[in-house]
Amino acid sequence: LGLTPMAAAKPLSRFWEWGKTIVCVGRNYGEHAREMGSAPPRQPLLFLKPASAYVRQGSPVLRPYYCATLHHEVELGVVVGRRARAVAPHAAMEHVGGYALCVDVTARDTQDECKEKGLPWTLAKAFDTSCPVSDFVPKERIPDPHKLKIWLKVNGELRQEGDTSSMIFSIPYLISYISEIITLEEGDLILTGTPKGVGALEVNDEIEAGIDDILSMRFTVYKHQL
Ligand SMILES: CC(=O)CC(=O)C(=O)O
Ligand SMILES: [Mg+2]
Repeated sequence: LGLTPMAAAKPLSRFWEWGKTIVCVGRNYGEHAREMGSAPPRQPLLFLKPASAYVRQGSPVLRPYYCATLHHEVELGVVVGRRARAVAPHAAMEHVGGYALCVDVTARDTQDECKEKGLPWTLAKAFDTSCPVSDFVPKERIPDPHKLKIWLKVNGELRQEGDTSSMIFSIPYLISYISEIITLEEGDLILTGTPKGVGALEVNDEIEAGIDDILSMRFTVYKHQL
């Protein structure tokens, strides 16, 4: 009868399958900005990762062939639940669907070279498997996302432990700021920056990361084979 079948509804709980934008905020913790030799930013520093950066527990994190120094950056992820275009900070939390734990895996030597040459950070930040991501946590389970401990261990050794209360720019501010520049769509993910303690990952290292006792996830590092 000429009826087109309805597109299958995509659950937000599987946002990493939607193929949407990952907006990352850099230097959002003063302690991390200082350890990188940078001043805390006056406005959020933004960069992007493509959806092909997503990797889920059970699949490896791959070190790119051009990278000798791969770093971990554990971060709270905010999953957009409703389209946001130039929203005011006071209304921004209405656009949050939930949260996830993420690692902003970074080719640090490549990033240093890009900074030196004034080049964009794409090769350092946007390669395949550069965004390990946990299960989705609905927003109802986290009444205050600015009161969370996020942590990361490598081979059982605690490397990063930070409190989201130390963010320079709050989640409502970030959503408001980003949405004036990039329209945020349902299923998009915002990485909110990493606390101090970033460090090197070697091939075969086991990464374990978590949010308080709410969730944890594990990944192994492998060399990328072309
Ligand atoms: C220097 C960085 O890589 C900034 C960044 O990603 C962060 O989380 O801070
Ligand atoms: Mg980061």
